[in-house]
Amino acid sequence: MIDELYKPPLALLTDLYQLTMAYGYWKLGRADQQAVFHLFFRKPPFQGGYAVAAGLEQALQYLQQFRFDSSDLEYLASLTGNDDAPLFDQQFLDYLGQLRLSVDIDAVPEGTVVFGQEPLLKVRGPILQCQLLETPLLNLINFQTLIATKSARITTAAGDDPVLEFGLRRAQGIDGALSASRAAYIGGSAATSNVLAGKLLGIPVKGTHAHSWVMSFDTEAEAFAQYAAAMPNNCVFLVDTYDTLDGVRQACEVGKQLRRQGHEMVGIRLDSGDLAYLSIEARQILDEAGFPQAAIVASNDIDENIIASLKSQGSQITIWGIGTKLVTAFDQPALGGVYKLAATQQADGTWQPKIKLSEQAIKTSIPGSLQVRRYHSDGQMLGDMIFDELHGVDPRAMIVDSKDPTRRKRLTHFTATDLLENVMQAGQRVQPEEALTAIRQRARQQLASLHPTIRRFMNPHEYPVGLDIGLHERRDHMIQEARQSQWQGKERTS
Ligand SMILES: Nc1ncnc2c1ncn2[C@@H]1O[C@H](COP(=O)(O)OP(=O)(O)OP(=O)(O)O)[C@@H](O)[C@H]1O
Ligand SMILES: O=P(O)(O)OC[C@H]1O[C@H](OP(=O)(O)OP(=O)(O)O)[C@H](O)[C@@H]1O
Ligand SMILES: O=C(O)c1cccnc1
Ligand SMILES: [Mg+2]
Repeated sequence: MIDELYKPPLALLTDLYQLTMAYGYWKLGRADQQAVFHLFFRKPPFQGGYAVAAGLEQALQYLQQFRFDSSDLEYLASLTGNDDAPLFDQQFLDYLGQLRLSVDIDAVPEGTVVFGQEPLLKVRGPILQCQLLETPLLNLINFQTLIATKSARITTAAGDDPVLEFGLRRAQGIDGALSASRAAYIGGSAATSNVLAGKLLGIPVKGTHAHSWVMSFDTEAEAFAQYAAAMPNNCVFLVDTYDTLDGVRQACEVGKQLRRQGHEMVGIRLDSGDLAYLSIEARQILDEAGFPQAAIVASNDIDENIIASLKSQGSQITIWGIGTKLVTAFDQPALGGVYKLAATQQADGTWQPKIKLSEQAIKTSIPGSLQVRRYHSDGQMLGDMIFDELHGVDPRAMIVDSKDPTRRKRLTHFTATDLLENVMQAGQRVQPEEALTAIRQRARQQLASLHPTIRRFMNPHEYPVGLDIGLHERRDHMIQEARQSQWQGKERTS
C-alpha cells in the first residue's frame, strides 16, 4: 500500500481542474503558448515577520519523474462528464502520454529568508505544463516552508540550546512526518527522533526513553540502573513518572554508578509539571550531586512562546524536545502560498504582463517576469526589491510598498543579490542536490542578518519589501486600465 501510493510517476498528483484547463489549451491549439507563473505567499505565517523557504529539492525530484504512464492514461480515460461521455479525447491522452516537461524554473535556494509577495519559484514554459504543475508545487513548497518557519521561530526562542524534533507520532501521515523532519532541520532543529528521516535524509537522530520503560520495572531506581546497564553511553533519564524531584535524585545515584564504570550520564528529561520550577530545582540537585554538566531536557506541548516564557522565568532547561506544535504548525496549520499567472507570450514574440484585480490591495497580483533583489550592508539585510526582468530595474532605485504606495524607500549604495536562481532549464535540472547542512547553515546565517525586531514573535517590525518604482507605475497603469474597461463593459451592457 505504501509502495503503491508513493511509486512514481506522480503526474496525477494534481487537481482535476489543472487537467480540464490543460485539455482546453490543447483543444484551442494553445498548449505551447509560453507563460510565466510565480509561486508566493502573501503574508508570513504565525503573524510573524518572515518565512524560511523549503521544499525545493522535493519539488525538483517531483519534476524529474514527471510523466503520465499507461495506467494514468487508462484512469483518465475512465473519467466522464455529466453526459456519461468521456471527459477527455483519446488524442489528448496520447498527447499526455508523450508529454515531457520543457519548463524553465528559477527558485530561491532553500533556507533563504523570504517575505510576502516575493516569488519563491518562477515557472516559465508552455502554459499547459505550467498549469499542470500548480498543485504539486504548492503542495511541496507550502508545507515545508511553513514547518521550516515554525522551526526557525522555535530555535530562535531556544537560542543556543539544541531543539530536538519529536513530532513523528503527531505528524500528518508518513510524508507529513518526513517532510516536517526535513523542514524542521532546515529551520534550525538539531536532531529528530524519526529514525527513517535519519536514514533517508541524513538528519542526526536522538532519543531518550519513555515512561513505559520506568513502569515496566518495580522501582524507578531499578529502571534507571537497567537502562544504564544496557546503554551506558546514552543515558537521559525520564524523571517524572512518579515524583519528579525524587526521580532526579534517583538519576544522580545511577549517574554516580555510571561514573565509577567510566561513563557519564548525559542528563535527565522533564515531561510534565511546572517546567520552570522543576528545572531550577533539578539543576540544584544535579549540581550538588556533582553533575553540573548534565543536560536538562524538557518536553510536553512546548512551542516558541512557552520557551520564551520559561526562559524569562529563569528555567534551567538546556535541551528542548518539541513534537506536536512544531510538526503540525499547530497555531497555523497551512501556509497560504499561491501560484499565479503573470505573463504570456503573444504570437509576435512579445510578452504581455497579466494582472488579477482584487478588492483587497494585497490580493491584486504583480504582473511580469519577476526577480527579487536583496540589498544588504555590513551583514544586515536592509530591504528587498521585486522587479520585472523584462524591464530591468528603474534607475531611480526606489521601492514602493504594494499595499501603501505612499511608503517608499531608496535603496542605493548597498550590495545587492538576486534571490531567484535558475534550477531547471528546458525540463532538465541544472543544479545538483544541495546538502541539507548547507541549507540549514544558509537559514541560520540569514536569520542572523535580520534585525531582531523583525524576528520578534508578536507584532514584528515589517521588513521593507517593495516593487521597483517602474514596475509599480506600470502595474498601477494596468489596474486603472483594467478597471476602466470593466466599467465601459458594464455601461455597454446596462
Ligand atoms: N512554568 C511554565 N510556564 C509556562 N508554561 C509552562 C510552564 N510549565 C509547563 N508549561 C506548559 O504548560 C502546559 C502544561 O500542560 P498540562 O497541564 O497538560 O501538562 P501537565 O499536567 O503538567 O503534564 P501531563 O498532563 O503531561 O502529565 C504545557 O504546554 C507545558 O509546556
Ligand atoms: O509534547 P510534544 O511536543 O508533542 O513532544 C512529544 C511528546 O511525546 C511524548 O509523549 P506523549 O505526548 O506521547 O505522551 P504524554 O503526553 O502522555 O507524555 C513525549 O513524552 C513528549 O511529551
Ligand atoms: O526520545 C524521546 O524522548 C522522545 C521521542 C519521541 C517523542 N517524545 C520523546
Ligand atoms: Mg503529550
